Amino acid sequence: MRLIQNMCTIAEYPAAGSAAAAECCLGPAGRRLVKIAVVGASGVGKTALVVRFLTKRFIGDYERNAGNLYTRQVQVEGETLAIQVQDTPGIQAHENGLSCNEQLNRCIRWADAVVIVFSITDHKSYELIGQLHQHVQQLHLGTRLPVVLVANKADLLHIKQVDPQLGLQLASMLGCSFYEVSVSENYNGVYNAFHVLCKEVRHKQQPSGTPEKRRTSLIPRPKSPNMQDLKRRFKQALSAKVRTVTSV
Ligand SMILES: Nc1nc2c(ncn2[C@@H]2O[C@H](COP(=O)(O)OP(=O)(O)OP(=O)(O)O)[C@@H](O)[C@H]2O)c(=O)[nH]1
Repeated sequence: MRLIQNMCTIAEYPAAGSAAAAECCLGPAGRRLVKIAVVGASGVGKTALVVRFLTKRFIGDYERNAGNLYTRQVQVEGETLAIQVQDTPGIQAHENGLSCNEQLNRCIRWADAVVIVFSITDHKSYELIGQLHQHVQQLHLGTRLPVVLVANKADLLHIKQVDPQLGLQLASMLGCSFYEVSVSENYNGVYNAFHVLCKEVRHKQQPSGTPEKRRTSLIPRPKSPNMQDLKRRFKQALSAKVRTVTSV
């Protein structure tokens, strides 16, 4: 694993699906680029999750983040992908909806996939998932954006406010994958959550004319006989019959 780039601002990046974004679908060394945004309430462990994924390390304290972008390479199904991970500032819920500023919206639009995080020790962070998921989908109208729901801080069971089972139910209702993780104690869950997203994006990005598809479309179809052919065959059959009759 290698950190290639660190701390760019999301304003520099075009929205996914735009012409400019299509041009930058390739990362360093011409690798396929997968852009992932990590969103959720404040204090749920977004920065910890991103840093754990990038460095395999858990560092106890982080500065409140203002939206850093990191890049690393991963192997997915035999292909090396360049992944950009965008950490985002914490979201708060108000009576009349979520507090998503333009910076956050730009980041969500930019992303090919989103990790939505809540903490099992913070019921409020769980409560805003439904609205947040809806908001994410609205910013990607017309496409099915790959999303993974992550329930963090699984090591803090003694102060849990949300049963992880609820997270699983919510994820299946929203149609996304679910991972219960402890960023502080377990790297595998974190890795798997990002890995499954990369796979989904990779399958989505696969151009329609993939080698497999092209191969199937090249299989020669049986020719249906045209009228000329039918006439010729009919004549042949007729003359054979005539020959048989005359020889009797
Ligand atoms: N016990 C435990 N603590 C965690 C875990 N993940 C994160 N934390 C702690 O939770 C606190 C908040 O983590 P951050 O990564 O800063 O959370 P954030 O969501 O980025 O917060 P904002 O930047 O305010 O949006 C820190 O003190 C972390 O050390 C975990 O899995 N277990």
